[in-house]
Amino acid sequence: MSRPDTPMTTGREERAAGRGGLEARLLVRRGDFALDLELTAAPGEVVALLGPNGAGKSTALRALAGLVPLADGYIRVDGRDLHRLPPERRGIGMVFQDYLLFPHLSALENVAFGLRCQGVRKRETRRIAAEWLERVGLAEYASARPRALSGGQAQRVALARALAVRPRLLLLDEPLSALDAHTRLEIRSGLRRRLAGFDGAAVLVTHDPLDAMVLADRLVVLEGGRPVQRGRPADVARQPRTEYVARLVGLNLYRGQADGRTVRVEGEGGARMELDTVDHVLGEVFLAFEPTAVALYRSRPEGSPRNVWRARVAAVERHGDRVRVRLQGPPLSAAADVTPAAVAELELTPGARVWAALKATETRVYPA
Ligand SMILES: Nc1ncnc2c1ncn2[C@@H]1O[C@H](COP(=O)(O)OP(=O)(O)OP(=O)(O)O)[C@@H](O)[C@H]1O
Repeated sequence: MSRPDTPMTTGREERAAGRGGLEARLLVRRGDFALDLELTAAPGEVVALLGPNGAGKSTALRALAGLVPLADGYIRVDGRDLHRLPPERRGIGMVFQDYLLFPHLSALENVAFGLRCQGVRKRETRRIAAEWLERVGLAEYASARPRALSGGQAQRVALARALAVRPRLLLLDEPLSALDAHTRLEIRSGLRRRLAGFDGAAVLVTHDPLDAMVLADRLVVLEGGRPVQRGRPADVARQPRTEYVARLVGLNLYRGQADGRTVRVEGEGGARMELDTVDHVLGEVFLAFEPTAVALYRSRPEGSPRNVWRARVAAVERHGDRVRVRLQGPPLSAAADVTPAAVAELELTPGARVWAALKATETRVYPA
C-alpha cells in the first residue's frame, strides 16, 4: 500500500505558521535510519507522534530536545531558532518514560532542580516548586523521595518539574507507559487536564492509540521515519490511510478503484473483488468497514442486497465481550467481530470455511 501524507490542517495549526509555537523540519540520520519530518504545534496545542516501533518517534523528540543532532532542517519555538543551541539552553520541558527523578532528592527538590539550573535563587526555587506540587495535587508529598511515590505520583512530579521552568515547548516521551492499566486510565485524564492548562506547544510520543486520542489535539502518524497521516484524532480514526492506522483503530481497510457505487478492491494474492457501497465516488479510493459490520454464515446467505464472499478462518481471538475472527482470503482478508454464541453455533475454528456478508451501508469510501 502506498503511503500518502495528506495534511489536514486545523485553524490552530495555521495560526502557528510563523506566529509562535513550534515550527520544525527534522532531518536526522541514525545508521541506516533516516527521519524526515515537518512538525508544527501551535501555542496551547498538543500534537501526538504516533507510530510502530522503530518509526522514529523518539528520534524526533530527541532531535527537538537537542540530544541528537539534525543533519539538516530547523527548530523554531515562538520564532526563536533553537537547533544550534545545546539542550540546556533550549528552554524545553521534558517528561521521560521513566520520569528520571533524582532518587536522592525529595519531590520538592526534584521540581526545584530545573529552576536552580536556570539560576533562580534557592529560596525562590523552593517557593515555585511548592506551588507546582500543589498544582499537581502533591503538596503533602513535598518531602517524599521518589521511591516512596506511586507511578502516577512520580509522573506528576516529573510533569511539575518540566512545567516549573515555564517552557514554551513541552516534550512528553511515552508519559504513561510505566503505569499499570488501571492507574493509567486515571492518570491519563489528569494529564489531559494539566496539558489543557499549558499555554505552550506540546509534543507527545506514544504508541498507544488511546493515549494519542485522549491527549492530543492533532496526530502525526510516523512510519519508517516519514509522516504518513496527519489530522485531528477523530478524522484519522474515521479515515485511516495506512494498514497500521487501520489496525490501531480496529478497521478493515482496502485500496481500490471506485466506479460510482461499486469499488473494485485489491484483495489477497492479487485477487480483485467488487464491493457495493452507498457513497458515490470515482477513482482511487480507500474503503473501510468495522469488524462488527461483517456477518458470518455456514452457508451462502440469501436475500438482502449485500456483499458476500467465502473465506477461511485464520484465527479466533477474544476481543472485549466479542470474539474477533480473522478471515483469510482470497478473495478478501478481514476481521469480523461476532458473539461467543456465534462462534459455538458456526463452529468457528481455525481452518473452517465460512461465508462473510457486509451491507453496502456499512462501508465508508473516501478518496485515496
Ligand atoms: N543510538 C542509535 N544509533 C543508531 N540507530 C539508532 C539509535 N537509536 C535508534 N536508532 C534507530 O533509529 C530508528 C528509529 O528509532 P526510534 O527509537 O526513534 O523509534 P521509535 O518510533 O521511538 O520506536 P519505539 O516505539 O520502539 O521507541 C530505529 O531504526 C533504530 O534502530
